[in-house]
Amino acid sequence: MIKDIQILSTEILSDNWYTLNKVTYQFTKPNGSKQIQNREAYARGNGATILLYNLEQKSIILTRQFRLPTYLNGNSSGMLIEACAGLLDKNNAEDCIKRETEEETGYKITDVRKIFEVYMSPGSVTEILHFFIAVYNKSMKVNDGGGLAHEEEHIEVLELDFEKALQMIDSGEIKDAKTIMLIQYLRLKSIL
Ligand SMILES: Nc1nc2c(ncn2[C@@H]2O[C@H](COP(=O)(O)OP(=O)(O)O[C@H]3O[C@H](CO)[C@@H](O)[C@H](O)[C@@H]3O)[C@@H](O)[C@H]2O)c(=O)[nH]1
Ligand SMILES: [Mg+2]
Repeated sequence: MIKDIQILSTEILSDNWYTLNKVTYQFTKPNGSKQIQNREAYARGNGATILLYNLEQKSIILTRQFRLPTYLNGNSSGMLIEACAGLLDKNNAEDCIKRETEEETGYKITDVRKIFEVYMSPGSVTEILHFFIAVYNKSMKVNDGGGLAHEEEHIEVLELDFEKALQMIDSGEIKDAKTIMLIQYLRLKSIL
């Protein structure tokens, strides 16, 4: 195991929307000698994601939106089916995900359960993502969702049969890591 990590310098390569840093650091190798390395790390804050599920209907709520990076890498429509998710602001993750859920899906939820925190791309992105699940039902629907107009979000809300969603992982129609983890969590814990 390497130890004694010391950051020597941080160079900002881009800070247009989020920040891409080139970080130079020194550490001690297992044999006791020192080494200097540099790596790029994209800092875009932390995030939260949530899977809404309905026990009676055995259904879940997902979203579909255009994701440019996927369009640039093999997803010909660029449209991606995902669990609701958003970047954290200064509020805590729980408050953020409740607000994000209302904005993106139109459901106003009160009780959420945190299940884990995950580094989604540890070799290149600093972000840690907070994972939640919550029950939804029709009475919680307060608007159409779709995201914020002023942020130019165009988000479709999907209500899917849970078994169908599981099949969509096998068929490749669902290809987003956080979404697959959340769907599998519900099955693994026998929640749905
Ligand atoms: N102008 C501009 N807008 C941007 C840029 N990058 C992102 N945005 C906008 O910033 C908003 C961010 O929306 P959120 O709902 O808060 O975040 P998200 O993009 O859904 O991200 C969530 O999912 C990601 C993917 O799993 C997660 O990485 C992230 O933590 C979060 O949970 C969106 O309107 C998005 O278009 C950019 O480079 N330029
Ligand atoms: Mg979002």
